[in-house]
Amino acid sequence: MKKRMDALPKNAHYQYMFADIAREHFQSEGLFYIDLWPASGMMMIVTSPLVAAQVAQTNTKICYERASMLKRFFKPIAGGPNLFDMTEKEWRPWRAVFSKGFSTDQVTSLVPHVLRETVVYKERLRDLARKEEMFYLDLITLRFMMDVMGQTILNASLRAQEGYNVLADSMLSQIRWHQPNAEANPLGHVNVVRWIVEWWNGQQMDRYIGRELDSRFSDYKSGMSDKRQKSVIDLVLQAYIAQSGEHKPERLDPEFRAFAIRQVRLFVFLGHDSTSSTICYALHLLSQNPDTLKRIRLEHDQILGKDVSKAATLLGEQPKLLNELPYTTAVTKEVLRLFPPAGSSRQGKPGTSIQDDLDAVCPTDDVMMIWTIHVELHRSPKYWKCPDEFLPERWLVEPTHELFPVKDAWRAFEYGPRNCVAQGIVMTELKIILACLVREFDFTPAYDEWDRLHPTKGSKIYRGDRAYQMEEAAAHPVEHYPCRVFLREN
Ligand code: HEM
Repeated sequence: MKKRMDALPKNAHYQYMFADIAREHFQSEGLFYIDLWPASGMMMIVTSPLVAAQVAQTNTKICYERASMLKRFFKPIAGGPNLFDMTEKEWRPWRAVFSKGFSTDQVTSLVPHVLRETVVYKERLRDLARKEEMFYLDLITLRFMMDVMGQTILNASLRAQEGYNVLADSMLSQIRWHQPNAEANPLGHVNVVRWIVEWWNGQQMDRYIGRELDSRFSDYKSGMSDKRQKSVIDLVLQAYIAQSGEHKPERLDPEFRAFAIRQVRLFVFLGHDSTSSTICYALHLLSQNPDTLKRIRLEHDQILGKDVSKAATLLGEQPKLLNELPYTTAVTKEVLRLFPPAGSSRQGKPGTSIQDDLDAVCPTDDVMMIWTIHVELHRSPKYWKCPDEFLPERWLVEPTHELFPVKDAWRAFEYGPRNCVAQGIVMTELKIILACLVREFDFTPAYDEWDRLHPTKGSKIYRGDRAYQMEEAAAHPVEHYPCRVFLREN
């Protein structure tokens, strides 16, 4: 394993190691076992749509529960048990509660807010274009997404794009300090400085969210809060009040308060991290594919009019126009195919097996984590024509076309009961951001410049791209995507 890790470029995400093993040795089977003892235990690596569908959708003994070793990954982020790592019984009622925050109506109601934050983001990009500086796109985009998510989660703006915000900055710091492959390597926890930083950030986040919860709870008690609000913090409080029946609670039960804080912390993390990475990859892939860039710009001209400065206002007035951007949708799906920011994991169960692509029965009894590696599944030549090429057209062709995707091979948000609860809002946000950005700016990666400033030995390309993924909680473009931005003349 060490030899394989060493063969990867510096900082490359460790999932590539499993992807390479699958590609070289287990393409026909679509899964393999690997024993990571003594670091952790037996893993089952899945890279086939048929196997992934059993794991996440059809095998009801497996599909409801994530690997329990994920708790180690999420502890510093959420502070303890949360919607993501809950067992099936605990998870069911809370999934139903939080799903309301991501309904189609709720997503539509959030569009004006996403647009407002996008305007601030664009102003920041204009400023960087004027300064002609190299900058890290992922770092400013993470702050942008924090602000976008503020409304969805806390029903408030964090204003992280404008400066320091305790919650946003503590979470960002927590992620920077997050131990890579924390779920699989308990020994990495032996780092005293990390412990202290994680503890401090945790305290800061808990205090901030706790204050918000207390103040919203008093609003609910005094009847000042609108019970139709559907941000995560509103939903958790409404569920608490509803479950207490006739006797409305005078104060928040401390145990429930701690539970609610953990759910908000989880959503703050999930809400900003993967989407930021996807925005960076969208702008990167468009910068490398001029014909696609031309075509997406043409679609925006046709649907939103040629006056770029009016796009945000128009979308605010007519959010339904977002449904008339099929090419933009195809671009976002193709970005998520090539650079999925997350994977999917489940816990093996005694007496439960799944079948591989050669019909062999594969027991999951001793499997600590069944891990579907989207990055390999999405690029396997077994399922995709021209797997490493950025071809949004594949999402628009007829089923008889050679580019037409194989069923279930694209799983960026996963399928099944524990799929991504927020995929509707994510797709809407991505379309808004592309519609507001791509006609105004040109981006160019600045890895050459970065490499001159930070010389290191060894390979710097993975599967044809310098902007390969690194692990920083979700998968992000390595070095946070050093780049330059230019204002386009319209
Ligand atoms: C590009 C953006 C995103 C991608 C690609 C993505 C992908 C995923 C994936 C692959 C899973 C695991 C599904 C499984 O194991 O079956 C997941 C779960 C989840 N995601 Fe997302 N996600 C994104 C953004 C978000 C956002 C913005 C939020 C919240 C605001 C969110 C909230 C969640 C939650 C709560 C779960 C756990 C659902 C459950 O266990 O019931 N995600 N996501």
